[in-house]
Amino acid sequence: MTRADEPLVWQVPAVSRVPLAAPVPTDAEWSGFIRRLESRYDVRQVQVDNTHTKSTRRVSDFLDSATRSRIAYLLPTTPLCQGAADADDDVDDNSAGYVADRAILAVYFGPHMQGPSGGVHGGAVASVLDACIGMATNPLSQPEGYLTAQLTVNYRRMMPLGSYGVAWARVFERDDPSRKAYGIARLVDGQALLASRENGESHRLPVYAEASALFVRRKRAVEGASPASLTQRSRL
Ligand SMILES: CCCCCCCCCCCCCCCC(=O)SCCNC(=O)CCNC(=O)[C@H](O)C(C)(C)COP(=O)(O)OP(=O)(O)OC[C@H]1O[C@@H](n2cnc3c(N)ncnc32)[C@H](O)[C@@H]1OP(=O)(O)O
Repeated sequence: MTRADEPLVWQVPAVSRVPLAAPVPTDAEWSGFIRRLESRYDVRQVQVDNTHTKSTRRVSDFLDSATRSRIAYLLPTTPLCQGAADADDDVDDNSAGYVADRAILAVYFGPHMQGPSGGVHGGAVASVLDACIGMATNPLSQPEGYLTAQLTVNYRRMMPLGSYGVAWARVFERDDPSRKAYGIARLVDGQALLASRENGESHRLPVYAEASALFVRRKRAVEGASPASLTQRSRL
């Protein structure tokens, strides 16, 4: 066997194997966290109905499985309704008339998202920030809607495994003729966020990561792609 044929064995130091000391929150703990977010902020969790795709897979199957379903998309309670764009010339109606220019994504970073020892993988953080801006630009996940064209992530602090994260995103500019939307997102510690809100403290929360993104709306929808539909629209 030549040296080039030898298998490359990477000895991972035992210390980098984080025990499952950060168990995934129970259903009750997780929904309690989401309900607290909903009651402190003017947002409601979005439920996804994929029945028309005849699939049991969820829209964000990748993040859903990575987080063991401890992920929730929340949108402002302001009605997401047809014609809402008429009231605000600065907001594009995204072709189908549903608008949202901000979104919140709550996620539990459990042991399955480990990157560096004890910390969350940077790719997982980037995915969360991207999905959050995506939700703000394309809340119905429409195939003719906006897609990520560029994403820049600034990692400011290592997100510890076992954290509740809250990302919020805002689309700050839409340029309809060129089909572009620019958005930003920030990731903070969810428990610290709720505590500071509930204690009425106004100090700035540490930001773990922030992203800026360019989303572009395709000229044509990809054939065969089906949009997800939001259920409980009346709640939004
Ligand atoms: C548990 C409960 C679940 C609930 C759940 C609910 C929903 C949950 C939502 C999740 C939300 C996830 C959201 C993830 C978002 C993705 O991950 S999207 C996937 C990753 N991105 C992609 O796959 C995009 C791939 N790229 C493409 O499809 C195309 O290249 C693009 C980006 C759409 C552009 O398409 P195009 O129509 O050919 O655009 P084109 O006419 O060439 O350009 C238009 C303009 O944009 C500019 N542009 C285009 N591309 C670029 C670029 N890359 N860089 C710079 N400028 C560009 C052009 O220069 C042009 O500018 P102007 O000349 O008009 O000034």
